[in-house]
Amino acid sequence: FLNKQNHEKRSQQPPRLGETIPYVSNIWQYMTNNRLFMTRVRQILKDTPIAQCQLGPMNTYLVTGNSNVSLIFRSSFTSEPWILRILENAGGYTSTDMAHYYADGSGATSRPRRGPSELLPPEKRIWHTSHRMHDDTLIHARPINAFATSFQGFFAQELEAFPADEWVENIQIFSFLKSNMTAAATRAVVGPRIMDQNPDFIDAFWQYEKTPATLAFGLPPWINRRAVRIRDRFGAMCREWYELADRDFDWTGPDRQADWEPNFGSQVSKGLALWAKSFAFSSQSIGGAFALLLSGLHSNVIPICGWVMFELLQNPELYLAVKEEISEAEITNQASKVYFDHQKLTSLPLLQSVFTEVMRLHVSVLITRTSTENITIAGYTLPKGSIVQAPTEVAHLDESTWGKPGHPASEFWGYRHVKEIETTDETGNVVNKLEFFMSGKTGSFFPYGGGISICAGRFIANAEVLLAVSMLISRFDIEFVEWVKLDGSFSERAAIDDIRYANAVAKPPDRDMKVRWRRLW
Ligand code: HEM
Repeated sequence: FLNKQNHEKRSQQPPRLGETIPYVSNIWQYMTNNRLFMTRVRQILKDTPIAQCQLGPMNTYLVTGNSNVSLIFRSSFTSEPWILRILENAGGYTSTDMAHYYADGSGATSRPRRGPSELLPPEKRIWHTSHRMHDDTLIHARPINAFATSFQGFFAQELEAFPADEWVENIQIFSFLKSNMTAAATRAVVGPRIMDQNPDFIDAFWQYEKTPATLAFGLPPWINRRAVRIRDRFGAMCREWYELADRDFDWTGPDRQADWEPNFGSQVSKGLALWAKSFAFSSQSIGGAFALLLSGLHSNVIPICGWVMFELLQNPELYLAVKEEISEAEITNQASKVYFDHQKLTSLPLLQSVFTEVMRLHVSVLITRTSTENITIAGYTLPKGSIVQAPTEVAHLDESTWGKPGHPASEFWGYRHVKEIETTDETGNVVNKLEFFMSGKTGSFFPYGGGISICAGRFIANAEVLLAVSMLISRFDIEFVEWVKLDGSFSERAAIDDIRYANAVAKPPDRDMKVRWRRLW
C-alpha cells in the first residue's frame, strides 16, 4: 500500500501557486509587489514543502524545509544558467566572451563534470578558474585582512570629516552609509581612481544597483531599456577606469603583490583583471565584471549595515550592551590610533546575534538552481532540468524554527541567537556570559546561499558590516531624532523593507532615520 502511495506521489505534481492571468500575474506581482507575492508563497509553503509556480515563461518549484533546501546545495544542482543570465543581462558581457561560458560544461569543481568539455585543460575551464580566483582573492585570510585594514583606514577618513566634540544635526543614517561606505569600500577594493575620474560615481552606482536583479530575472533587456541605459552608463565608468588602470600598471613590478596600491587597489581587483585577461575578455566585459563586483560589494552590505544601526538606535539598552561588547575588539597601535580587530568582532556573541537577526529579517532572495539529473524532493520526482527555488523569506521567518515566547519570528529580537552560560573567569569566579549559537540550521538560514555557489564575498561582507557598525557606535554619540522619507521629509512611521526590490538579496529600508551626532575621537 505504501509503495503504491509513493508511486502515486511520484507521478503527481506538487500543488501550484494560482494565477489570475496565466504566465503574467505571478511574474508581475513578483516584480511590482514582492511583499504580497512572498506572502502568498509563505502561505502555500505552510501546507506543503514543495509547490509549483509559473514565473513568466519559467515553471519553477519552490521548496522549503531544512533537508529540502540542503538538497539543492548538493552537486545534483547547478546555478550556472542563473549566473549566465546575470553576466549577460546585468553585466552586459559581449556575446564573444559569453561564448566561453556556454562552451564549457565542465562546471566549477576541481573534478570536471562528465561530458564534451571534461578534457579541457584546467586553465581553459572558465567556471572552475573563476571559482579559484574567488577563493584566492575573496576567501583566503590575506585578502580579507587586507580589506579590513584598508576599509577601516578609508572609512575613518570619512568619519573624521566631522568635527570632534561638536553636535552635527540632520544626519540621515542610511543616506550617510550609502555615500560614505560606498566611497570607503570602493577605494579599498579598486583604489581611488575610479571615483577621481567620475565625480558622480556614487550616484551612478546607486542608480545601477537596482538594475542587476531586474535585468537578470525580470523583463528582458530589449523591453527594459531604462535599466539597460543605467547599466551601460555605470559599465562604461568601470570600463574606462579599467583601461587606464591596466595601461598604467606594471604587471611584472612589485605592486603586483601589494595588498593595496593606488592604481588597481586590492588583490581582489587585480585577481579579477588578470583572470579576465587570461580569457582575452574585451574591456566591455571586464567593465561589466567590475560593475558586478562593485554591486556584490555594496548593494547588500550597506542596507544590512543600515538596518543594524536602525535596530540598535531604537533600542538604547541593546545599543549600550553592544557598545560595551565591541570595546573588547579595540586595539591601540604604535601610532596610538585605535582600530578594530575584525576577527575578534566576528566572535562577539551579541554583535553576531544582532547581525544574524538583521540578515534573517532583511535578506530576501530566491536561491535558484537547475537540477542536473532526475531528483526526488519531498516525495515528488522532478525531471532533469527542473528549476528549483528556495525562498530565504520562508525559511527565515519560520515560526517553529525561530519563534520564542514573546518574540515571534517576524520581529527583530537582538538576543535571539545567544544563550547565557555559566563559566569561570581567570580568578576562578563563576560568571555568566553570552554565547552565540546557530548550529544545524543550514536549510533554515542561508542569506549567503549554499553549496559551491555560496557567496564568495561573505567574509569580506561580515568584516565590513561589523567594522562599519563598530566604528560608528564607538566613535560617535548618536541621538535618534525622527523617521524621514528617503527625500528627507518627515515620516509618520518607521522604516520597512522597500517594496521595489524583488529578489535583490538584502532589502533596503524605505525610510531613513534622522539622527544628530557628535564625534568623540
Ligand atoms: C551581506 C552581504 C551579502 C549577501 C547577503 C550576499 C548574498 C549572496 C547570495 C545569496 C549569493 C548567491 C549564492 C547562491 O546562489 O548560493 C551571492 C553570490 C556571490 N556574492 Fe554575495 N552577498 C553579500 C556580499 C558580497 C560581497 C561583499 C561580495 C564581494 C566582495 C560578494 C560577492 C559574491 C560573488 C562573487 C558571488 C557569486 C559566487 C559564485 O557563484 O561562485 N557578495 N551573494
